[in-house]
Amino acid sequence: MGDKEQGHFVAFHHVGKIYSTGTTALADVHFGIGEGDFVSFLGPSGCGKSTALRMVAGLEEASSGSVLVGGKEPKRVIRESNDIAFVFQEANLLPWRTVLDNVILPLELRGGSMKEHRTEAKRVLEMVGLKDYMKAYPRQLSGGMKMRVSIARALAAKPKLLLMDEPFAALDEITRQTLQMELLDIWRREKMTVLFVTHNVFEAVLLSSRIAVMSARPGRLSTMIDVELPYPRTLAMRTDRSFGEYVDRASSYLEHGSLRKELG
Ligand SMILES: Nc1ncnc2c1ncn2[C@@H]1O[C@H](COP(=O)(O)OP(=O)(O)OP(=O)(O)O)[C@@H](O)[C@H]1O
Repeated sequence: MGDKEQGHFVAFHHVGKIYSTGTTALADVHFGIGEGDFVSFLGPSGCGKSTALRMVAGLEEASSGSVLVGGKEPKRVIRESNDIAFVFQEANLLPWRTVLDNVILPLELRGGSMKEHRTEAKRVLEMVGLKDYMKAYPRQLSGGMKMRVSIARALAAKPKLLLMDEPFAALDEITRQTLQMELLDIWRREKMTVLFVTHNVFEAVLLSSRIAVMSARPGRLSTMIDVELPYPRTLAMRTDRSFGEYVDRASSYLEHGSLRKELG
């Protein structure tokens, strides 16, 4: 399909979204994302970041234009494959199931060999550092550990596209930093495409290969910033001059919808 041929794994084609309440959440959002990118949606509260992400997950329909994943409608991708996985701000674990059984659940619902599911669930739990907590119940875990389970559950299906809606927003700073680094490690190892919603400029620059900066009322794409800092990224990079320049650039678009003259 057209957008795939142009190298766009996820394509927003002049997307508009008006909710039934009359709220215009998105207006003419048009851009493409390559396979393997780590892209953040960065923008103020209410600019439509979650709406945009939910469209890629097939949870929301565009009012105009279209969103395609691999050239197909997201709903169809979800129906036909495990290629898209979603991690929300809340871990949403089932309290009566162990950590291992929470991770297995989506695989179980799709059928197939339980033995293979168990092996895969153990692999991803090990990857997120929860090898010793497989038999624990959610109530026995900290917020950061619950989020790790949620990420493991999403990874278990080996998705090509991982959608994350402010996954670290509710965590303390130290836990957030640890999980940010772990996520980058997993992204590089599993070679997925990640779409990540945040309103934190530092988080966006630290993690992303590209940042889609959005503006509010109605939600529009202000600019797309290519973050050409090398991977693997480290927390120490935050004091580098080039890191600061990307933060300034993204902040300028966030605050003014354009680049301040002195940054040009
Ligand atoms: N189901 C819905 N029905 C009606 N309006 C909605 C719905 N979901 C979101 N909106 C509205 O659409 C706009 C965009 O919301 P959205 O949640 O996508 O923004 P956001 O950038 O993710 O915000 P935040 O960072 O605060 O989560 C807001 O004005 C919101 O009130």
